[in-house]
Amino acid sequence: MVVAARRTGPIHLIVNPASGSRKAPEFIENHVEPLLHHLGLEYDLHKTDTEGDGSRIGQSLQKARQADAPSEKGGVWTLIVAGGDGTAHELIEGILSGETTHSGARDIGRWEVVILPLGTANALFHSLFSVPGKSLPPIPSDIQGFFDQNSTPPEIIRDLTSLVLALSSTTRPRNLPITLTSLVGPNSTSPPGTPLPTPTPIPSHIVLSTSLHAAILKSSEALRSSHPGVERFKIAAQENVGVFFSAKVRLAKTSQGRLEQYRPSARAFGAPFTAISDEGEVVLEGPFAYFLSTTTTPRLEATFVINPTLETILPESPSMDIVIMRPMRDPRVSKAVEAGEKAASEAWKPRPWEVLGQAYNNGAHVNMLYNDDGSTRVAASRGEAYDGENVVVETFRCGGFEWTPSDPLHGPSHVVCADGSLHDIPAGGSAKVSLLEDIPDGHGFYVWG
Ligand SMILES: Nc1ncnc2c1ncn2[C@@H]1O[C@H](COP(=O)(O)OP(=O)(O)OP(=O)(O)O)[C@@H](O)[C@H]1O
Repeated sequence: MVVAARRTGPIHLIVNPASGSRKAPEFIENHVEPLLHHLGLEYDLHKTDTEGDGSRIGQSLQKARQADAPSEKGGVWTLIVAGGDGTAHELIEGILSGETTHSGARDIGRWEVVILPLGTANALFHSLFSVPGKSLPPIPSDIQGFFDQNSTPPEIIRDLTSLVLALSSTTRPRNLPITLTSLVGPNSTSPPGTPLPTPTPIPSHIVLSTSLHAAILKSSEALRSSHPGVERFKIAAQENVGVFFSAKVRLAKTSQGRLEQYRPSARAFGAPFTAISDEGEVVLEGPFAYFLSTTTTPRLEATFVINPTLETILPESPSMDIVIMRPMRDPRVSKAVEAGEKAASEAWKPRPWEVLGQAYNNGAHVNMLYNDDGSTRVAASRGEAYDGENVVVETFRCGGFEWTPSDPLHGPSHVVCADGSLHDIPAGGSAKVSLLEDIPDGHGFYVWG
């Protein structure tokens, strides 16, 4: 018989009343607080009052933690997030803001996150619990007793899975690697000998993207007042689907020295085969059409599996998987480009739809190969003789990257999306992206799932 173990560290319940379909307060009141009371657990309740308020709460929690006695400071702080991915993003941002991000020791403590699917996309929740064939864990008898007593519907129990895991403590939470993005200006603007100011890194835990994904969000924001409904995303997608984003990318190894590329025919990672080696560095030359990295979330929605390799080949240590489309790899585009850039863009336009459509097919896009005539096929799982240069999507597993736009005048190539928040790289500068690793063992962020 499984019995729920009692958690020892502080529990903080953070509610965003504006997330998703605005059901978070009701869900907390009806299901989360009664369960915590039933188990005799104490907790602090925080409500976000305005847009961006999660960051304030994160900062205040970190301050409270720093003020605590050393024994408390080093323990586990549990965050129950009753909101969407954006609420968790703001909390993490707040916790990492200020001196903690830049202090040598990065004495941030250990944060264990419980995710409730109360937002709109709920990418982290679906990545943890919407995986086909993944069975849900056994429920401890005292929690099951609570569910029986309250006739809790199965769909509510499913939504509470992360919390049940945290309260059971029969498993361990997963590492939630944090991506840090620094936007740096061109070196040439600093007077010789002046150290460059350290830019404040932007943390993200769901997605860090450039190119089409970031450009669609940027354009849709501009359309918000004229098109308040979801159709603005469609318009923004049409505007950007033929755009080529010129940049040079340097990929970085993980702290374990890994930098690999996914091979569809092997269904495994191996040595990079489409990147060029430049003085020992692995470099990708643009133009790019799509560029998106994630560390923990293969799914950006329940069935949109943009980074399936995070599900099929579990990372052994903190790393990021990057999914890339470069239009010049498309035989139709490389042929059309002879007739000019516009012809190349027109030839490319149908491709992102085809590829991203396959992301809804359990992430089959990462196994797509080009035929010589520009048509595509999905690589057979075994025995496909050739997968060298003809992958439609390039998938890398690495420790980070540097994205340097090649044309300082092309605004869309300078847009970076960190968990939905948009940032612009200064003209002539670059985005340096790495993982938060400079922290004591066991510190950092973990998620129950
Ligand atoms: N009291 C509030 N009033 C208005 N906005 C709020 C309030 N509290 C938080 N917010 C804002 O709500 C926004 C949406 O939150 P969140 O991202 O968690 O939900 P979502 O967008 O519905 O879900 P997801 O990110 O999973 O798609 C955030 O930008 C946050 O700053």
